[in-house]
Amino acid sequence: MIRTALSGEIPNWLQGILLRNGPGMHTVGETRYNHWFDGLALIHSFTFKNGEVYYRSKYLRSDTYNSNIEANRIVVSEFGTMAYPDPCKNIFAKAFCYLSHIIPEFTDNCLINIMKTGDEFYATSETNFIRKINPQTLETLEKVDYTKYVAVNLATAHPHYDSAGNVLNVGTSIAGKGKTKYVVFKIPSSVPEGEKKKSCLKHLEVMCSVPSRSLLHPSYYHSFGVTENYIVFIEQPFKLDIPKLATAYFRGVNWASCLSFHKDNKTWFHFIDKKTKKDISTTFYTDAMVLFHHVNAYEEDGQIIFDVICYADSSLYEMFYLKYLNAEFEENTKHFSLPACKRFVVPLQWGKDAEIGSNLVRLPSTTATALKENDGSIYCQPETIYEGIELPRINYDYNGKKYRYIFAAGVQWSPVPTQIVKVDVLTKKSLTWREEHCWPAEPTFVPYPHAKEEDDGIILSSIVTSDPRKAPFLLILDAKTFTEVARATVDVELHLDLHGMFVPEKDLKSQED
Ligand SMILES: CC1=C(/C=C/C(C)=C/C=C/C(C)=C/C=O)C(C)(C)CCC1
Ligand SMILES: [Fe+2]
Repeated sequence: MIRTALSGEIPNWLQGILLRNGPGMHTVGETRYNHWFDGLALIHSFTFKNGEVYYRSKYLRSDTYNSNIEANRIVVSEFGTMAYPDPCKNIFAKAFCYLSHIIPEFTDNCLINIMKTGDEFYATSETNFIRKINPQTLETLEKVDYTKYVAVNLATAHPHYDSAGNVLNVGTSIAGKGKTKYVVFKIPSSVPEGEKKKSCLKHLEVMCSVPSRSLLHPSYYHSFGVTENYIVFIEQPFKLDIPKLATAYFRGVNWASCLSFHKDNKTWFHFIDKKTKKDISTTFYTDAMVLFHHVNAYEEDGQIIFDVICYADSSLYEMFYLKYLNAEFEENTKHFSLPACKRFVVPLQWGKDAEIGSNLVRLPSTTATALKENDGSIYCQPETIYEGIELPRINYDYNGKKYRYIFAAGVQWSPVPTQIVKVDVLTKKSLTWREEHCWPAEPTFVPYPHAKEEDDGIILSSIVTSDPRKAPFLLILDAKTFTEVARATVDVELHLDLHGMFVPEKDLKSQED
């Protein structure tokens, strides 16, 4: 653990650990991954203790990491790189691999996010594996296979938490018992009293499921939304092709090539009632689009409002191939579609006499529409809230509730963020932080101890620098004004990461027992 050099003052109340996850190593021996999302997971932490900040990082010692290091080459397939383990070196063995893995064995290189279940912390990705970590030492602990507890082959790295700390997540169950479905499940935050080996995962419960519109082409999704009474799940026309996935080893192609965007299809919205556990029967849809991150969702006046970061196509995944991320990356990635934060407003009830073609949205503050169609379905068109933001975060106390502020990374014509942006979704006004040669990570909001207003708090973001003469640092901004509170400069190289969470000191206590 290294102590950082401070400028400004770290607020006294700020005690805890900022845990971050992301790809860290892209070459093993002579072999190199093709895609940025393939990199071996590197966990980082910034520990805030009595006005000081300490930095630590450790590679996740996943089975994938260990096998690669032992073989001194990449032997486990990742999103953009297909690799063959030793027994599968020749073509016959490849056929064997294919036949024995209809749904192939996926990686446990959990590089996307950190999840908290009860007192336990996990590194997560989108496969069926998660890896427990010690949040203080960053040591890698057990490998957990979701399929032991719930029949899902994939699950998001963006779970939600309710106010009691219960986890809500969605996973895809592929062709199980002849059906493909999206499964919503809950991991309770505590286990029954007296249980010896406490594991919240053991008490995982399936809440409900939504059948996929297609058995062999379920939608890909990276996150979902929640409101007070509903789960917002979007079935987008960016789909996984299961026959392709099952034959990928055999054909020598990567998982990414098994995903495709169907621009002539629709994007279907599902709203699952948490009480009845049923999807609303009305068909709600919009035009073809691609999204990864939900920002927030809430209910107002019988309508569901949800904000998402959308793309016109699936070129985001294309953009992160390492062949594009060289010195000419700005030129290379110019033509890829830009993210835009869009707001959809969906009415839940309307009178029988509502006219065909009429707009059912009754929210004066929006230009989003929901048109009633001949067949009773509702066609929704969004309002653009803000262009050029990704990695959105909010004050999580407002998750599922009416809210005003998005904190995000500002991206222009390149895959690397160059700004931190605060967007007021009501006025569309924004505040920006930027500095020369600085690439900020996803901004995390931490509320003040006695916060009254939504933006009463600070923003934490680790800043990677593109100029080797400028050291990387952790930046603390006042969330209301976006003025700098402090920075903690780190004397080692930092990596651009993906997601993470701030864990207040009080939530770490039991780790020490
Ligand atoms: C390994 C693997 C997958 C990995 C996906 C990853 C690693 C996605 C990362 C997405 C990110 C970081 C998006 C940011 O907006 C799939 C396709 C789920 C299924 C096949 C096996
Ligand atoms: Fe994400």
